[in-house]
Amino acid sequence: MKLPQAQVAVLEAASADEQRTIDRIAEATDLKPETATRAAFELDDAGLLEVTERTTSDVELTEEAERYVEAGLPELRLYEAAVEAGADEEPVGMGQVIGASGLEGDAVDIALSNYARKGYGEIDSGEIAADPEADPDADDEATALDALAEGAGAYARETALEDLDNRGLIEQTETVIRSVTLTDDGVTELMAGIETAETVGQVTSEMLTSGEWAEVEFAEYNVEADAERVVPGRKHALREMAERVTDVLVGMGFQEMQGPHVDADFWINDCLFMPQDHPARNHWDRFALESPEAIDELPEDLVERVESAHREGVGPDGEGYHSPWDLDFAKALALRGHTTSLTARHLSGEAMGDLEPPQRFFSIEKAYRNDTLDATHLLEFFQIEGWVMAEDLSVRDLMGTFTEFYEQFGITDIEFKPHYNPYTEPSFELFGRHPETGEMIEIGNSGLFRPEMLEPLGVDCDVMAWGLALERLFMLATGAEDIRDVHGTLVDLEFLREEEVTY
Ligand SMILES: N[C@@H](Cc1ccccc1)C(=O)O
Repeated sequence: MKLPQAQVAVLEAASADEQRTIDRIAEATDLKPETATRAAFELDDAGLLEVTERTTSDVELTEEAERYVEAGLPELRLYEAAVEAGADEEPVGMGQVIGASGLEGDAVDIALSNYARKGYGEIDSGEIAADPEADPDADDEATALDALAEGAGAYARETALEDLDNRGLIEQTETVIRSVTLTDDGVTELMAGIETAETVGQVTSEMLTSGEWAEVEFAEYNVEADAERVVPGRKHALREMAERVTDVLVGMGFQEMQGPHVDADFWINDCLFMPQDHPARNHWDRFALESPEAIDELPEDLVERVESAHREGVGPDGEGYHSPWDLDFAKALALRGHTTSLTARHLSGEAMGDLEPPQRFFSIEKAYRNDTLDATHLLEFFQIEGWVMAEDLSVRDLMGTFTEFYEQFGITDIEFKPHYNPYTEPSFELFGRHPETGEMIEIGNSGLFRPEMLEPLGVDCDVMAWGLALERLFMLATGAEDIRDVHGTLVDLEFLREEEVTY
């Protein structure tokens, strides 16, 4: 039998009746550990060697812990000083005890918080008491620290290790240790004698020019061998989803809108015929701006028409809200709670001048809401805003557009539920079935804009519009169950590394 040099070396260094670690094999053969590992796995594949793996956890003391091993845990030093000062009989002034303990700086706070936590005594209004029953010699954490310092960590209590870990006094790491043993086949082949195959690992430019490449034997690649995992940077899965949605909407004839994240309430709400006393407009739900608090100018004519729609409605039988409408309120700045502010800016002509039907616009931008955080809500989300302006639009156009859109992502189980928005009539909420939980989850809101909104903006044809949540689409398309795994501070990195957006 002929084998590459590294494999021969590993085979010869292995034993049939004793497990030897790869590190030991590497040392004995003078091979790099990764070369020895690769050879070992190749031999394992060939049935000549068996590779076994076990995981060990290793505990190391941090620098802070090393100091405590020398000087004692701060809370124990505090206890000693307290007992010395007679605090086991009656409470003693804190300053006196701390002074006597020799503790300084951060160590004082550390001592105080752990003292109370571990029941060494009460600390109350500047006085410290020491529990006469407490036994610092039996302190679990101190015992575990000493054991670790002496290399006898195996004897440390699990709970004590947990406490030390929480205090940042130890670092626990896991390592995989691989060992090899010869198999019967390996022994047989070794006894029969194994030749070293002169193989070449890499083609060089010299080999190419000399023509030697045609003569040599190349080492085979084992593409299934265990290799170190490389985790390079990648585009965030949600960003990939947004780009995919952009492609789909552009393919459906939509143009992209742009506009400010911080905007006047006028564009976010008033232009949408949202009454100023609407619950969503109270100070609790808005992320108001402190500085600047408000915009200076708004288009005067438009303000007049919007105000009049709010007060009196539009048309001969118009009904307004009969509630106050205040210009200062309209000028106040806030983070937009939906991207329908961009729609309002575009429909009014403010963004791109007056638009003639037909028109189709969209945006995939952040919107901000003071929601309670849970599996489906964060304080911000990406809204897929869209609208179509045309002479004659109906609910069927709206539904058809959604069906076509969601189909592109393999989502066919969607439902429409009648809804209410001050700015659309009729209005529909959209639901889609979650592939993992089987539940119908809300994925968007939509409708046909009311004349009370369109007339002041100067639009005299139909406009249908919607706001869909990119995150919800992502959940339906990928099966993700908790949005906090995807963005925010608690993301599931493993999920983000592995998840592919492929449609
Ligand atoms: N602004 C709505 C979405 C929507 C946009 C346009 C028309 C109808 C509904 C929301 O945030 O829920």
